[in-house]
Amino acid sequence: MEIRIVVGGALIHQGRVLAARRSAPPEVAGRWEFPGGKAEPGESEEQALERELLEELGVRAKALEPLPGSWTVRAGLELRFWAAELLSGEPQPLEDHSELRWLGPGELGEVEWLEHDRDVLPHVARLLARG
Ligand SMILES: Nc1nc2c([nH]c(=O)n2[C@H]2C[C@H](O)[C@@H](COP(=O)(O)OP(=O)(O)OP(=O)(O)O)O2)c(=O)[nH]1
Repeated sequence: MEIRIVVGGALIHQGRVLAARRSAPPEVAGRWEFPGGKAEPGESEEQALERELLEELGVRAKALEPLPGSWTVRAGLELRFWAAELLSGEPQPLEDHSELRWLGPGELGEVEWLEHDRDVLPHVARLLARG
């Protein structure tokens, strides 16, 4: 089976990371995630993330480094996370999200993350601590 990659972006700006609350589908609506989406055939993970952040949030961002780990969302769909930095724009919930929140290092536990996203939080905390 062909494996598709989903990339979630830990978008960091001024010492905080962006969390996005999903509006659909029903199984995940209301839970928080790192915005992103599926890579199209031929796209790198970095390109996919930068495109998705523009589509979903209306911002230009740069993928910086992959975070450790990989999660199977369902058969044939593999989730990875990248750190990213905001280059320009103010994130808006244009597609897929009902709410956005910038979280500081002590606030990562304040939202109800999707299960896999919770696993990557220690790495995100490390990035925020590094500054
Ligand atoms: N984008 C994103 N998806 C996540 C995260 N954590 C997590 O379990 N997922 C799951 C939810 C979805 O089942 C799947 C990604 O689908 P998606 O809906 O974001 O991808 P997409 O925008 O390209 O979707 P589509 O319209 O092509 O279906 O991965 C996360 O942090 N970010």
